[in-house]
Amino acid sequence: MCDNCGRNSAENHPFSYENVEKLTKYLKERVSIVPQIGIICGTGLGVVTKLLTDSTIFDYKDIPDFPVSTVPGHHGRLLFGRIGSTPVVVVQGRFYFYEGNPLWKCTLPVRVMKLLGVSTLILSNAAGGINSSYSVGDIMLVRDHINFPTFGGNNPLRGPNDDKFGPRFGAMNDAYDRRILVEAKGVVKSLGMSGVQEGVYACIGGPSFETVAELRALRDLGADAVGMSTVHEVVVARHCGLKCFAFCLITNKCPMEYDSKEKQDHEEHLMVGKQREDDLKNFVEKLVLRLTEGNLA
Ligand SMILES: O=P(O)(O)O[C@@H]1C[C@H](O)[C@@H](CO)O1
Ligand code: HPA
Repeated sequence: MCDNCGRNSAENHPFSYENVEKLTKYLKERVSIVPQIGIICGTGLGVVTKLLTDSTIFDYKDIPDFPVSTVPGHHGRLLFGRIGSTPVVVVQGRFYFYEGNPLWKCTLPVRVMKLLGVSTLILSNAAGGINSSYSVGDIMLVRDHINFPTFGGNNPLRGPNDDKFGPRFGAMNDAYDRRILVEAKGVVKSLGMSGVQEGVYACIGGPSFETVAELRALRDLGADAVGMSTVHEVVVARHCGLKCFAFCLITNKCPMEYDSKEKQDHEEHLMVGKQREDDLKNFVEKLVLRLTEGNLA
């Protein structure tokens, strides 16, 4: 039984294929672009929207049955447009578990993107640097993740499975597309970008940041960066067959010592995003171009 709504089957469930299809139909009737690549903007990383030409913008509040964003710095918009000649859809405004949303709701935009025609998802987030060699402003290409909410049973696929989206049990050892990661490294090189890392992202539930003991535990378990999003979106995206690529902007160094001067602060995270805006914009633009040219999207 689904503990979100008490239903025993996927039928009529708020995340049923038919309900997501209905929501998608509303969008399809209002926009002619069929997006190939979906982009989810992390905190302070909305700069990608500036790349769009030929755009149509929907406020979440105007889309029937769509949740609304409550986190400062998140606009709550779905944007359709083109980057170069590639049709894309951009999610500007995430839904978080810590806002009180069930995980199926946090990940609803992923299923909407799937039914809109998207085949590849680019995800971004603001994250704290755990790896001692990372600096504020670094970009970490995600090789893999540790999904802590799922360790405790909080998986977005919990509840009745809708086979139309994907199978009950799914592999996650190939969560992040290797070929896209290689391509992304090529883009970094061609743009001469500095401060770029590759590592493991750990997701915690939030909204409180981590204690020193928690951070040390995360480090010892192999995490290079920590945040509060992305992994549930990747789980749902892989379930419905989307290829995934993710990157983090390291907005702060995590306080690994009790006398550490580092502090985690949402407003500061937004500011770091602003400082690295140009690089991030160029990186995403070039990556989208390469994925399209190389038939990788
Ligand atoms: O959407 P992301 O993962 O970028 O958001 C992070 C986690 C919290 O929502 C917020 C903390 O500043 O940024
Ligand atoms: N911890 C968790 N989430 C975050 C952090 C952090 O240090 N920085 C940005 N998002």
